[in-house]
Amino acid sequence: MTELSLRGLRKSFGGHEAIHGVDLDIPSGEFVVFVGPSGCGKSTLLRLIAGLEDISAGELSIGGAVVNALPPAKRGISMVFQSYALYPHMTVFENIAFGLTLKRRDKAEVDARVREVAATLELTELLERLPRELSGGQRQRVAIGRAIVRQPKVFLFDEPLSNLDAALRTQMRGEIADLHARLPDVTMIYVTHDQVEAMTLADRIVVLRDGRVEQVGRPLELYHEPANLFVAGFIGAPSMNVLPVKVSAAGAQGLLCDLGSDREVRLPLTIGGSPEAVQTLGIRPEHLVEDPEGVLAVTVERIENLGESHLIHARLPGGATLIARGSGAVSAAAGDRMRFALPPEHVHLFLADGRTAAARHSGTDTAPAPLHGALD
Ligand SMILES: Nc1ncnc2c1ncn2[C@@H]1O[C@H](COP(=O)(O)OP(=O)(O)OP(=O)(O)O)[C@@H](O)[C@H]1O
Repeated sequence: MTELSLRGLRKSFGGHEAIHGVDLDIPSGEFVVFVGPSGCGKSTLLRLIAGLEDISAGELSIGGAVVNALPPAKRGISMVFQSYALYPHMTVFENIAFGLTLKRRDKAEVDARVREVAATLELTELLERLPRELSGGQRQRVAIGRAIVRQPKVFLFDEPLSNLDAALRTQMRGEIADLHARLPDVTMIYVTHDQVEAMTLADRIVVLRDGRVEQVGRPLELYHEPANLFVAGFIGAPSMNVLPVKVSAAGAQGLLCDLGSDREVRLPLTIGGSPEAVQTLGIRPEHLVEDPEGVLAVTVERIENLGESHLIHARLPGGATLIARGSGAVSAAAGDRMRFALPPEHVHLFLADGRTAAARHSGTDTAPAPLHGALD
C-alpha cells in the first residue's frame, strides 16, 4: 500500500522556488533516503511532508488522504532532528513521555509505553538523567525514543547522526537499521549527506538536484545504472571518473573510442542512436585495471594509502585527472607512468545532455546491466 504520495509538490520562499514539482510514491514500510548536494532541497522536502512548511502547490497524501492543510501533529508523523531538540530541564523519561502526555493519556499507560520504548533503545538505566548528563549517542537515542513512542506511521529523520563522531555514527547507523527491521510497517524517510548511510540504510534512494528528482532507485541500481552524469558523479566515493570521448567508428565490431590518448580503444558495445551524441565516458575508480597495454596512459600524481586499499590519483596527457582504487599495497609513486585498461562491462557512456546512452554488448541480444537509458 502506498503510504506517502507526492504529486507535483512545489515550494517557493518569496520569489524563489526551492522545490520544482516533485512526484514520488513511497510504499508503507519503505526506508527512503533523500540525498543531493547542499541546498538541493532535501530538508525542505522533508519539512513539507512533516507540515513544518506550507506546500505552495501540488498534493501530499498520507495513508490515502490529502494532508496539505493538516497541521504536523495530525499527520501521524514523527521527526528526529540533527540537533536532537530535547528539553534540557526534563529527564529522559519526561522527554520521551512528552509526546504522549500532550495527548493526555492515562498515567500508567504513559509509564508503560515510555518503559517499553526505553527498553527497545537501551535507555532504561538512563530514564532519570537530564540530557546534559548523556553522551551524544544517548541523546540521539532519546530523540528517537520520543519519536517512536507516538507510534507514528511515518518517521522522518533530518541528518540525525551528523553531530556524532565516526565510531558512534557507525553504531547508531546499525541501531537505526535494527529499528527499521523491528518496525516493518513504519515508513521512514531519512535525509543525509553521508553516502554510507544512504547506501546501507535505504530501500530506495531519491537523488535531488536544485529542487528536482534526478533518479529514484535501489542503492546498487543507482550505483551500477545511473540515469545520468549527475547521479553517476554523486553516488559513490570517490566519484566516478569522467573523461571526454569521441566515438570515431561504430559497427558490428563495437565502438572505436578516442579518449585523447595515444591509442584508441574498441569497446564491444553498440548504441541505439547516433554515436556522435556520446560525449563522455565514465568508469569507477575500482574498475580501472592496471595494464601495460591499457588505453589510458597516465602520470601518477599522488597515492593515498587507506590500509585495506589505495587510491592512485593520476593525470592524463590532456590534463584530465582520474582516480584508480586498488587493493593492498601499492608499488607506484608520484611521477611514475602507468597504464590502465577499461573493462567494457564497467564502462558508462553519456550523451551531450548528460543522460546515460543506451548501449548493449555487440553480439548479444540482451542489454548489459551497466548501460541503459534512451538515446534519441
Ligand atoms: N526558510 C527559508 N527561506 C528562504 N529560503 C529557504 C528557506 N529554507 C530553505 N531555503 C532555500 O531552499 C533551498 C533548499 O534548502 P534546503 O535546506 O532544503 O536544502 P538541503 O538540501 O537540505 O541543504 P543542506 O544539505 O545544506 O542542509 C536553498 O536554496 C535554501 O536557501
